[in-house]
This record gives sequence, structure tokens and C-alpha cells, in this order.
Amino acid sequence: MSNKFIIALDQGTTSSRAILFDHQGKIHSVAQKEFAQHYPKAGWVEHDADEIWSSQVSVASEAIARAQLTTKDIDSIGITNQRETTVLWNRKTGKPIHNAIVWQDRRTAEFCQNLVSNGHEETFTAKTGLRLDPYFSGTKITWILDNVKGARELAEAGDLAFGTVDSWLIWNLTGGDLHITDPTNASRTLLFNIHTGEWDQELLDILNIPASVLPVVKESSEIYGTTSGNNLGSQIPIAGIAGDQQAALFGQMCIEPGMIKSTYGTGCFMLINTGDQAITTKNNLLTTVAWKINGKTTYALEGSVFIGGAVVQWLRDELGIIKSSADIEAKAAAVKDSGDVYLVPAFAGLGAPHWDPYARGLIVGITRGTSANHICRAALESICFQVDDVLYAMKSDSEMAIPQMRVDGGATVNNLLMQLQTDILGIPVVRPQVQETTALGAAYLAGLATGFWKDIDEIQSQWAVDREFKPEMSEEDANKKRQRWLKALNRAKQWADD
Ligand SMILES: Nc1ncnc2c1ncn2[C@@H]1O[C@H](COP(=O)(O)OP(=O)(O)O)[C@@H](O)[C@H]1O
Ligand SMILES: O=P(O)(O)OC[C@H](O)CO
Repeated sequence: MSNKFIIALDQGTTSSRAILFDHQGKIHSVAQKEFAQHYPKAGWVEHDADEIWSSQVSVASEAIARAQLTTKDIDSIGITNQRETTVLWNRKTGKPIHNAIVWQDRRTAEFCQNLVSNGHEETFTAKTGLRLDPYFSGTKITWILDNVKGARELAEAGDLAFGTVDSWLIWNLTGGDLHITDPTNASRTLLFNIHTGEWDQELLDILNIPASVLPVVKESSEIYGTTSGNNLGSQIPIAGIAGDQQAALFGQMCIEPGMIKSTYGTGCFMLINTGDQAITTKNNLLTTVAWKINGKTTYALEGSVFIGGAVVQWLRDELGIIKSSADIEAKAAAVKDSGDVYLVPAFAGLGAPHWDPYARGLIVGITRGTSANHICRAALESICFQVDDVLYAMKSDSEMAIPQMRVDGGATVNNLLMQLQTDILGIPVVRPQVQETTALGAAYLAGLATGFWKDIDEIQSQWAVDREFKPEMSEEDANKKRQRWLKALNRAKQWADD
């Protein structure tokens, strides 16, 4: 048994985190740093790519120092990251030519609409498993090429590199030696054919993106190279890469077809393992690569809900009816139900399975007796109903029996939320002991490549339940509530004028 550690670099939307895991898959030390969000215009969201890198490398050093270890104690690095966020940098200087355009950014909505009107959606969906939505990287790359002075010339000369955040971190960790990504991240770009496992020239042509900007696509678990010594010390193997939601699926050990997890962070992301089948959705989900290991690609269906835990932040920061996120549990528990109040948190439109960029938030059913407690409970229920809508679509698409759902993410500490969730879904909701499943998944991918862990069986035995929540509400009551939710949802749809 190794007495070394694996460090997972978990580069998220609002913070960079580094976590050291020991051979039992237990957390040994953590360091985290938030970084700035930039909103240059309504609907635009950017990050400073240099700050992404500097915050990530500083938390990595901090996590190692906190544990009083040196880089010699590190077996390898696993990378996991916010997906779709797009960085373009000059290969010669290593400098980004623009801020990173974040997955939440809607600036290419009209461009996407035009592509749909020109009949391109079917081509993109058939090849990539995605939709023509600004969420994904492809149209963000085109925007930078068309709007940043000199960008296209640099690209034509072969001097411009594109990467999702994993590529950007690895480029920096290796001092510019490696320009790579993995299929889970590539599958979120609109440029990657998930069936052939290659970048697709037809899609690149439609989006007018030169292939010279693209990284090499490696597997999710292999030794890609080593750190260059500039920052984290030299010669640490970099051995795992996965987008954060796929990493969480792996960290939750959802390794058999039909196994499903939902992550409750800012948004909620549900993925179901569909094995070697890339299922075509009939219910507005996404088909994506779960991971590629030892030459074998595993696929997943995904439903992305844009506002999950963020509704709790909204109650705290904008309405001020709770002081901390944790306060919502006691307030929501102080009433026996939501008093027939429904809150639809369509603050950024609606993601899966509704995909309505024009939907906006609403609270409906308010009476003279409605209190802040009812609103808090309705907010928690809104997370559950959105997840339920996605599960409904997944059951129908996958035609798989789904006996239970594994959960993780910051909001799953809320026991009431978990109980409401199991009541509405009608299946057990299982919370594992290690809830940092995203980072754990990246660590597992790295440790499998280096031999730190022998095989998946060894890892699987480490997954352990913290608590299982079981439905207590009758099916009839759950159905009644679901109908009320759908009525509220319909009122929120197509609200914005532009
Ligand atoms: N006790 C709680 N009840 C409900 N939501 C919570 C609670 N604690 C944290 N959250 C929510 O969880 C989210 C943070 O989870 P995290 O997994 O760190 O998100 P991310 O990785 O997207 O930044 C926040 O949106 C926060 O409002
Ligand atoms: O950084 P997170 O946890 O909000 O995850 C973002 C997702 O990867 C976006 O697709």
C-alpha cells in the first residue's frame, strides 16, 4: 500500500480547490480560493484565465504545505474542471488573448439561433450529442476569433491555442510542453464527434474555426507528462483529466449502466451511465462522454439545471431572508409545507429538459399568510422539482430501471432538501461519506493510470454510504405537487422579451 497521496486540482466556476487523497480515498488536506467573476455586459460572464491558473497553483502548493508534505510525497495529479469555459492563448507568449468566456455566458445566443435557422442543428446534435446553445465552447471560440483584433491571423499562422480549463492548466503545469485535453472535455465543445472520438472537420468549417487551435485528445486516465518545475516542483506525473460532472460520476463509482448521480452545487447536474451506448435523446437531454479508459469509451446522458444551490444564495444575498445558506433548512422546516407557494428559479432561463432562454423566475401562490419560511421551503422544493423533471426525461430516454440516485455537492448537507428530493422523485437518494466526489473522481483517474490503485474493483470497495433518504410522501401527493409545479413552470416560460 502506498503512503503517497494524489492531488486533485478541482477548478470550479467560482473557486479553485486542491485536495490531497490518501490510498483509502480519504481526504488528507484541502485548500480553496475564490476568484473574481466578471460581468462586462448583461448575460456575459468572464474569468481572468491568468487568475484561474494562479489561484489553482497556489491552492495546490497550500494543500501540500498544510499537510506538511513535499512534492516527493505526491504520486500524481488529477485534473477536473468547470467545463465548456473557453480560453484562447498565444502559443509563443503563453498569454491569453482574451478573458476566458465562461459556460454561463449567453453572448452567442443569436449566433446559435442563426445556425439553427440555417438548418445546422441536426448535424451538430447527431455528431456531438449537444444542442446549438451558447453554453458550449464552439461558438465562444468563433466569437473570440471574430472579435479580438489579430486573433484570426494568429490562428491561421498556427500560433493560437484553444483549450477548456483542463488544457489551460496542463499547458501551464508543463511549461507549455503539452497542449492536450480528454474526451469528456472535448465532448462539450460542439467540435468533437463523440462516435468517432475525433475532432470533426465539418463542424469546424461551419463554425469557421481552424483545426490548428485544437488540443490533442488523450484518454481520461493515462500518464500524459510531468510538471515542469516552474511552480509545483518538477516531475510530478499528470495522469487524470475529466470535466467536473463526469469526474463526479466516476467519484461516485457510477460505473455500471443505469447508475445515476446528481450534483447539487450552483446548478444541478444529473448524469446516468449508459455504458458503450451513446443514446440519442428524445427528451432534450445531452449525450456526452463519461470517460475513456484503456481504449474504451463510456457514455452518459446528462441533464443540466442552471440554478440549483444558487437559489439559496439568491435568498441570502438579494432578498436577505436568510443570513447563511445553512439557515434555509431550519426556516423551511418551521412550516409543514410550502403553503401552495411555488418558486421557479429561471433566473438564467431554463436548462434541461426545457431549454428556454427566455424563461424568468417567478413566485406564485402568495397569500396574506405567506411567510419567508414558506418561500424558503418553496425554494428548496424548486431544486427538487427541476431535478425530478430531468429524471423523468432520463427514465424515458434510457429505458433503464433507476432504483436509486447518488447525490453530492455543497447543498446535499441539507437533510430536509434530501428528504424533499426523495419524496418528489419516489426513489431513494443516497449520500456518500466522501462528498468531494468531483475531486475524488479526478484522483481515481490519475491513481488508476499510475498504479497507485490496482484497478476499479479496488476503488469501488472504498465507496461508502453516509445516509440513505427514503420516500415518505405518498405517490398521489407527490403527483399533485408535480402538477402544481408544472403549472407554475409554464407561467415562467417565454417571459423575457429579448
Ligand atoms: N445548507 C445548505 N442548504 C442548501 N443549499 C446550500 C447549503 N449549503 C450550501 N448550499 C448551496 O450549495 C452551493 C455550493 O455548493 P458547491 O458544491 O460548493 O458549488 P459549486 O461547486 O457550484 O461552486 C451554493 O449555491 C450554496 O447556496
Ligand atoms: O464549476 P461547477 O461545479 O459550477 O460546474 C460547472 C459545469 O461543469 C458546467 O457545465
